Amino acid sequence: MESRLFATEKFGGRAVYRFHAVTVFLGICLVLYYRVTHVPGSGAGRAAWLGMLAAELWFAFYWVITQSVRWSPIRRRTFKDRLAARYGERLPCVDIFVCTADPKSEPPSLVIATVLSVMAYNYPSEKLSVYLSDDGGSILTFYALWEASTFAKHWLPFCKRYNIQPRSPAAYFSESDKPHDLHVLKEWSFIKGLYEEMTERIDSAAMSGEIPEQIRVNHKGFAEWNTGITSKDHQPIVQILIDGKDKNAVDSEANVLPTLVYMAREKRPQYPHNFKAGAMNALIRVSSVISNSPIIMNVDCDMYSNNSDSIRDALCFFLDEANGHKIGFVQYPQNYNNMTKNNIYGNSLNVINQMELNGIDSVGGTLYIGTGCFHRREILCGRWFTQDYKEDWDRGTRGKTQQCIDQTEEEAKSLATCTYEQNTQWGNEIGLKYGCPVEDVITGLAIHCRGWKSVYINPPRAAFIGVGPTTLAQTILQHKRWSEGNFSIFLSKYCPFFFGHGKITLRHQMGYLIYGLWAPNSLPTLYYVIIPSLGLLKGTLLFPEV
Ligand SMILES: O=c1ccn([C@@H]2O[C@H](COP(=O)(O)OP(=O)(O)O[C@H]3O[C@H](CO)[C@@H](O)[C@H](O)[C@H]3O)[C@@H](O)[C@H]2O)c(=O)[nH]1
Ligand SMILES: [Mn+2]
Repeated sequence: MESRLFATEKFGGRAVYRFHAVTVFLGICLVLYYRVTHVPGSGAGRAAWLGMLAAELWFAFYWVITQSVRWSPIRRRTFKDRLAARYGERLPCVDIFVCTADPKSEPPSLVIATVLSVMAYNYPSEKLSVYLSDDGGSILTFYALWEASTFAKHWLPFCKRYNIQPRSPAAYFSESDKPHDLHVLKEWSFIKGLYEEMTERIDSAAMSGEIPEQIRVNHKGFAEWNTGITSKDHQPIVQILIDGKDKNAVDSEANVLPTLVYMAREKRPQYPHNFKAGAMNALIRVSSVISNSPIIMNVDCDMYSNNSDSIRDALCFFLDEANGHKIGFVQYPQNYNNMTKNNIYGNSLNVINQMELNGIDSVGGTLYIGTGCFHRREILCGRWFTQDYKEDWDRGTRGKTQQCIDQTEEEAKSLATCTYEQNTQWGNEIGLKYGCPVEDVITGLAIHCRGWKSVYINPPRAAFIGVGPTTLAQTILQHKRWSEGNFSIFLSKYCPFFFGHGKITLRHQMGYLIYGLWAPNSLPTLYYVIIPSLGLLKGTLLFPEV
């Protein structure tokens, strides 16, 4: 009985699209033909004309590149019922990494809403471990997480009993209507009350910037901040707030809770911290001595889980008997909830999310876009693909020699120091790559070049919802970072054409190039919008008269 865990479907209307593309191609040829055969005689008009020709050649080239992914987009569908039938609850352990960097721009109360949403996945709690990396090294964030560890005892059973969506309490209470059933309403109001009180305490602590002494005595972790540390200069901090292996760590209905860990890697002014990539690499190591799960998922702190089945969806790929062993990572799109339908800067990324990522999936694998992504731990640690590779799915379930929690924390801290990576391959061959503003894309490219495939999944109910840029200033900053980052990959030794040569297909290289050449694309665009208008003023015509 052959039954695959996922299916791959072609987009409908391919033939129509291809016909359209052919007509566009003919149009491009005609434009270029006209340009070449109508070059004006010497004079001012000639230079402008040749410039137009150069711009049009570039646009033609760029258009051809985009066809690599637009030609054959695909959609992936998963069969979670088959996964359930085949594996039941015998599923692999999963580690979830949440990254935050600054309690001012990323308020702790929102960070923990994300944390709670991923703790509440429809997945066996004893197999889940959630790690929060705090690059702000802030007692406020730690305090918020401690509050979350307590609130989770009520939130998780509530989510599971009523099977609610989404499971970020902030998002849920802001969009859900009061339940009608009186009994449910009572519980709903109780949880809502707890949540609001907690958020108030966290927000007022964030306002005052201090944690009252009567709270500090509740957990030994607060003592880490006794010595007046700053966000840029502090010792490594690892605090296991909930130890999933502890039989007493249970929710209000005596179910086990997911493991919950706070980490602030060591920061010293004289050592580069490598931003998010540095945080992710520290998380990979710290988690290896605590849960060491074979699958790692990571999200930005402003992206809550909106779909409680995302882990199971992702596992349908990894656990598929026929093709799962080739898949290195599973990428979900970045969706935002703060966009208007006609966002003038196109920040809802519709073309990327609904077309390009589907297209590049069909030619070797979607890019790693930094958040909402499931990886095999082994591939993040530099492993090459081999046909006979067998994943160790039991990894992380065999409890280590019953080490006490303090010992584990000490061991984990020693892996999160500034000096740990010196003279190692971390940031290069191992872990996420350093030195690039889009650490995610370059890391994904390296993974593809090591022989792995990746898949893109965009389920009807969005898996993750975050906060995207909306103003012009934010948009420019975001585009600058992405276009500059991808262009610097193009100019580096990781240029998809050279680095990927012989390792990934030509069409896959072209897919990467769409983003690599996004920045230089601006120059011919500027030329094309400015010069013809100036020409009009001077009476130089650059387009045929109608
Ligand atoms: O030193 C740092 C800097 C950032 N972050 C975290 O990294 C994430 C992304 O940073 P952000 O400033 O929000 O950058 P964006 O431009 O919004 O990020 C987008 O682009 C990045 C680069 O492509 C990807 O890594 C992100 O996942 C993607 O959301 C956030 O959770 C931050 O808290 C850290 O942990 N440490
Ligand atoms: Mn962001």
